[in-house]
Amino acid sequence: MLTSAEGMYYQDDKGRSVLDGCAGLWCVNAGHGRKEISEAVARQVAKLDYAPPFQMGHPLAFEFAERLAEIAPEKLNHVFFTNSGSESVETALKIALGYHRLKGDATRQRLIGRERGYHGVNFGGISVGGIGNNRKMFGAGLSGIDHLPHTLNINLNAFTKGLPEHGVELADALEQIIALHDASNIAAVIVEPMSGSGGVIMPPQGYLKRLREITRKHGILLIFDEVITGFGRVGKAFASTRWGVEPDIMTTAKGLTNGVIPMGAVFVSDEIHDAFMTGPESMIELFHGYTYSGHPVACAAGLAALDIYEKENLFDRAIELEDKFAESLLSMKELPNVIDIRNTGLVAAIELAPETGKPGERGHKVFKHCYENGVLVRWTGDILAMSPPLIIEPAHIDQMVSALREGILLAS
Ligand SMILES: Cc1ncc(COP(=O)(O)O)c(CNc2cccc(C(=O)O)c2)c1O
Repeated sequence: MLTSAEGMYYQDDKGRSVLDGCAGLWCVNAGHGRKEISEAVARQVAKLDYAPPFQMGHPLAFEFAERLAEIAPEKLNHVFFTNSGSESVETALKIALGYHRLKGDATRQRLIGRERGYHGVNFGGISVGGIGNNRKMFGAGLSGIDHLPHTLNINLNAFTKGLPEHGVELADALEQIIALHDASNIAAVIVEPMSGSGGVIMPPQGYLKRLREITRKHGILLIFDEVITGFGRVGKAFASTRWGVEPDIMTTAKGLTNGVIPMGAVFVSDEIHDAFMTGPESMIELFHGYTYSGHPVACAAGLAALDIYEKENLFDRAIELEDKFAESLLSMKELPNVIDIRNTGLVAAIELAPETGKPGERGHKVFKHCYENGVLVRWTGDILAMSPPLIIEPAHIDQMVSALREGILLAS
């Protein structure tokens, strides 16, 4: 049990000090215990604890939206606030369907996700998502869904530093899906620029650009789910910015408030926004929204987080440290059972060969060793994922690597 946190470290109920190698759950990008955020939250909750976002509003929501639009990809100038990444994904999918209907293309109802994609746990998200365990228990999900192939290829791309060389042609699978259904029936494609929960799977060089070209050619909206990659994780404010491909809709959460207050934000282009805002003033434009959308206290946390990111240049830090991070991790490539190390910015994964007949066992052993030796990493099956706070220093990277190295040797 984690009982307190400060900077890069947790304290647990046994008095251990544990380095947070995964920024909480990919969300505490500015590190723990930031006074600027807790003080902003305390002030705000005492001043305006709640205001309804239905028919009413409060200035902070608009101030935050404008600040977010400033750092967003060029075309994405409008923000819809939610309370989580899952809600951001549902919101994005509904906006995409609503947009096409308003444009007179109501036949565009199909949604396309990707294998091994993770888009949260609501029905839309698990339908476009591609992780079997998140789907199998809950029935068929939404109809009219297709999936692109995932882009992990250990045989061709193992131990790549940064974005893999092979696999751009995997984006062409979208043309086949379009040939099958016809573009007039397809609303949107949703992908994580980098698949996080699915195993830290990088986009091959040129892949996102190819997706953008194909979707644009067929009038299909491109949604980037940047719940993990947003707010500096892969360098720059967003993966879209870092890798130079602009979606039509972008979903975010996690780092939006440094993980302090639950909040999500969906960014849309002028074109999409204006399609809904046809008036008259008294008319409800989008029959969708949450009680806590744009919550005043969440906005205060988000604004304070944004101030920290900007003041401390944290969106550039993942680029400054990515060579050190990658080289430190790739130094483990010769260890027994290490079959791949994937990395970009300040996010990485080490994939281990499973123990015969016991998938996940080896990964769990390494996870436990690391934790008991003061380093918390993300363990999913035989993959160990790392996404440390962006305030990490080289000495912390060395501490992570030495715990991982010991753990991998002991688990061999
Ligand atoms: C790309 C993406 N989209 C949506 C969500 C859903 O966000 P919420 O959880 O706030 O509803 C996520 C969340 N990502 C997430 C959540 C929980 C566990 C793990 C893991 O890596 O084990 C990853 C995510 O990574």
